[in-house]
Amino acid sequence: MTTPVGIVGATGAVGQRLVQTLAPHPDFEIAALTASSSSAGQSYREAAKWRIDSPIPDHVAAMTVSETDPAVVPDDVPLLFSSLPSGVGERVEPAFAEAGYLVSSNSSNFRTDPDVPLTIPEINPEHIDLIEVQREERGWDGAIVKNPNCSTITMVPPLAAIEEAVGIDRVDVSTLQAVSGAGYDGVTSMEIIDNAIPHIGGEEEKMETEARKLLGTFDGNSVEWLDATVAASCNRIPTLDGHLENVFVDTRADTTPEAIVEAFEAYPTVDLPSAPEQLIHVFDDPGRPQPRLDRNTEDGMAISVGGVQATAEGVQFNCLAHNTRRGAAGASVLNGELLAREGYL
Ligand SMILES: NC(=O)C1=CN([C@@H]2O[C@H](COP(=O)(O)OP(=O)(O)OC[C@H]3O[C@@H](n4cnc5c(N)ncnc54)[C@H](OP(=O)(O)O)[C@@H]3O)[C@@H](O)[C@H]2O)C=CC1
Ligand SMILES: N[C@@H](CC(=O)OP(=O)(O)O)C(=O)O
Repeated sequence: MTTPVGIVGATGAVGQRLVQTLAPHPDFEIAALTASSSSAGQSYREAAKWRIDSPIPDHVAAMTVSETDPAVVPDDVPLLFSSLPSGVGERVEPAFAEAGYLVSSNSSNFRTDPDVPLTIPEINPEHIDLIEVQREERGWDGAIVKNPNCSTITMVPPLAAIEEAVGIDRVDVSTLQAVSGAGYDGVTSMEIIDNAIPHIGGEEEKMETEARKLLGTFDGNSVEWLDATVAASCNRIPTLDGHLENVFVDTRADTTPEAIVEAFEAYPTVDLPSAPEQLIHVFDDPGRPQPRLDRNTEDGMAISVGGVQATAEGVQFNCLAHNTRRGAAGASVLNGELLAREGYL
């Protein structure tokens, strides 16, 4: 028995990854696709400028894209995966939650709101119960659950392992982010070929806040954010997929690179269909991970780590994840699986 699900913003870069991820899913079945008014009424094949290197699943290609409006999404589709521009999500997602739908969303709106669960199922699954607080405060039958920004999700699993082992005082991170992170119309070829852009609007603040919420403690009513400083510097480079990050962590207790590698490798995964078997893969080769070689590790759902070294105040390492799989579509599907496991569907 599968659960019918919808994809809201189905024609975009993340929406296409959602289609690719959900079409073969063992527990979910794609039953609704929405996009903007300019796509509504067309078949998905006509509306989506498909750019993924595997064909559109036949049954999805033939489906009709509808308006992004709770009035036209069938009531018997309880779970929606949202990949809308954040300004649109801010307006539309509450309307879906109010109408009774569970919305597992990629978009950045509401991520740091106190009553909105921001979850990575391997890291902070217990935060999902913020749904109860959200429902009480907003009077919704449905709910909104968020996955983090793609750069944040890349560094948080190794940070969670370090926090558990020796505690974190300060994090400094510098990113090298792929062009797919900006969406299909985000960066032109004239801007990015033979170039690097040392600014991604809003990204640094997202990494600095979302990481602390994800690593925070939930007491049943609210999340107390991790008491640590996070400073980020974000850069766009001409890779297609896969965000690479250089991370420096000042730890609370003394440690060694060997102890940190052990903590990375021992960090548990979670028993959900889209979860990787090993969450953090550690390379000995100091030249890895690399975007082209390593972004698809475990179907793009693992975090790859390398270059673990001692610093004066703790440890430094490099980490990499597939930004539209682990960092977006896969992350929200994993949150959908968590909602199902925790009885919210
Ligand atoms: N790309 C990435 O790596 C990541 C992206 N995200 C977030 O996910 C969201 C989607 O990103 P991405 O897929 O790259 O964006 P795209 O611009 O590629 O796609 C946007 C989608 O939203 C639809 N849409 C646009 N405007 C409206 C509207 N007014 N009403 C209804 N639907 C609308 C588009 O439909 P149409 O085709 O008809 O215009 C399209 O389906 C964003 O919030 C982004 O920040 C999160 C993590 C990573
Ligand atoms: N800004 C990210 C992708 C993204 O859309 O992030 P967010 O979901 O936080 O808006 C990037 O450019 O790579």
